[in-house]
Amino acid sequence: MPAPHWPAPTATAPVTATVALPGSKSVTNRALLLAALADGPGTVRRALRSRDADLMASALRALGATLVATGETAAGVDWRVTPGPIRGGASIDAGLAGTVMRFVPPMAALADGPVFFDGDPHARKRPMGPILDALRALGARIDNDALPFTITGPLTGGEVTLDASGSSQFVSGLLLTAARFEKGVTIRHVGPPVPSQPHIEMTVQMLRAAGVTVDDGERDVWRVQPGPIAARDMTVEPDLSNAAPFLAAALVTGGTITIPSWPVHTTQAGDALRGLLTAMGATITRSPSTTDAPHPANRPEAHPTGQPGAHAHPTGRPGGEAGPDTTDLVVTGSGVITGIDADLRDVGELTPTIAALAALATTPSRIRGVSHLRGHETDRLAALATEINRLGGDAEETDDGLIIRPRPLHGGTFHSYDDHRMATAGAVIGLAVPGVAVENIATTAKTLPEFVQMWTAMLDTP
Ligand SMILES: O=C(O)C1=C[C@@H](OP(=O)(O)O)[C@@H](O)[C@H](O)C1
Ligand SMILES: C=C(OP(=O)(O)O)C(=O)O
Repeated sequence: MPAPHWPAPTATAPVTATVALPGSKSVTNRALLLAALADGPGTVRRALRSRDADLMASALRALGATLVATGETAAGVDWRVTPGPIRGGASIDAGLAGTVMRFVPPMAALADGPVFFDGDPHARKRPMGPILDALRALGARIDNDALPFTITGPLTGGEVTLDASGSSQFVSGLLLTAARFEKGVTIRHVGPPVPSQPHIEMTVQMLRAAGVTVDDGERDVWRVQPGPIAARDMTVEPDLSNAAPFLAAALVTGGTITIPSWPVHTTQAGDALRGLLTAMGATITRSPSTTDAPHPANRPEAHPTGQPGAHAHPTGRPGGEAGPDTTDLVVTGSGVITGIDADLRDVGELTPTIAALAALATTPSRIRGVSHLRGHETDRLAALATEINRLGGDAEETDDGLIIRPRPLHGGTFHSYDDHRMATAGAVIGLAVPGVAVENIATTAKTLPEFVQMWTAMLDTP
């Protein structure tokens, strides 16, 4: 029986709270995969525990890696990862995780036998063609153009051309394993612009931190030299994209939200919230990190390099990985939200929160550059327009985004479409609109299983 809809709490006063966020999904799933491909045992600290991260851990185990949790706190889990020979015969569940369905197949193509992939019903609709064609061009055999499929190596690598306008994950997926291909890889993108450039930058920086030679000097071309991927000891940054609904609460209620341990330098898309929320009327300041328990990366023992095969990054701080330079991010709203005209191509995963704020704004908004969101957890452009309009709003889909005009909203059901960020967008609207019930709030477990507790605690903070 489906769980009852979640009555989204309405704020009765400005919220003032400190919200500590668990680790980044994007960093966690890259770090685990790189650790499983490395030249020795390594450690991933403060990794996210969520459905997507658990699916990645299970996939890597199925392919022969050993993952042992050596410690777990509210901030995340510390994984000791020991690579093994890459095993065929595995069956991988990608769930609805883009990072599993696009990042793991290139590794599976190095296995000693066929590997089967499937996922949630909607996962079968998410675009896979360009990365599967690329893997074919590099030597693998694959029996379908979307999930479910079986991939059979060997794969030698080499040069490949693909259209990555549908998802940056096609490029990141190939890059992450490429150093283990006999010939490395040269990827050339041809087509409309590749979205989510910061996520590709995150991939490149994490590879370089593991000693891999990556040349991204030519636009839309990436070259990875074959060679070892160094085992490391690294710490995952907090998930800045998951900060979005909490920071939005400051704008909606005219309150103040503080996020501890916000990295000063990062490749996470969520860092763009600083500019976007300022444009929508927030005041943002940074103050020395005082509110958080000391972050492991801030302690001297954070980067032990004593184990054989373990390497610390020379600066200890490649983008995406927690380092010593963090501050508290303090966001204060005035209670009045200004509409925005923004190209979100590089930070598409922030769209549901920005659209929720736009639906509560006093002036119109236009969101551009995000046609690729039709291939996300759901068609997010259609879903956002439908759900905002269901509550009485005025949202219109365009070819590449949304136009949202001010109109008073009323209560009703806000459907999540099994999309974690739709569910949290419903929660944001519910802060201002009494009677909003979010269908399937549990889908937030994709990247933030503690969402409801954290939201309630935020509202309960005196
Ligand atoms: O590489 C990653 O970790 C991600 C890349 C982006 O994908 P798209 O380029 O498909 O939008 C982003 O939206 C997704 O949430 C995570
Ligand atoms: C698009 C997203 O996820 P995925 O990694 O499944 O593509 C997202 O988290 O917004």
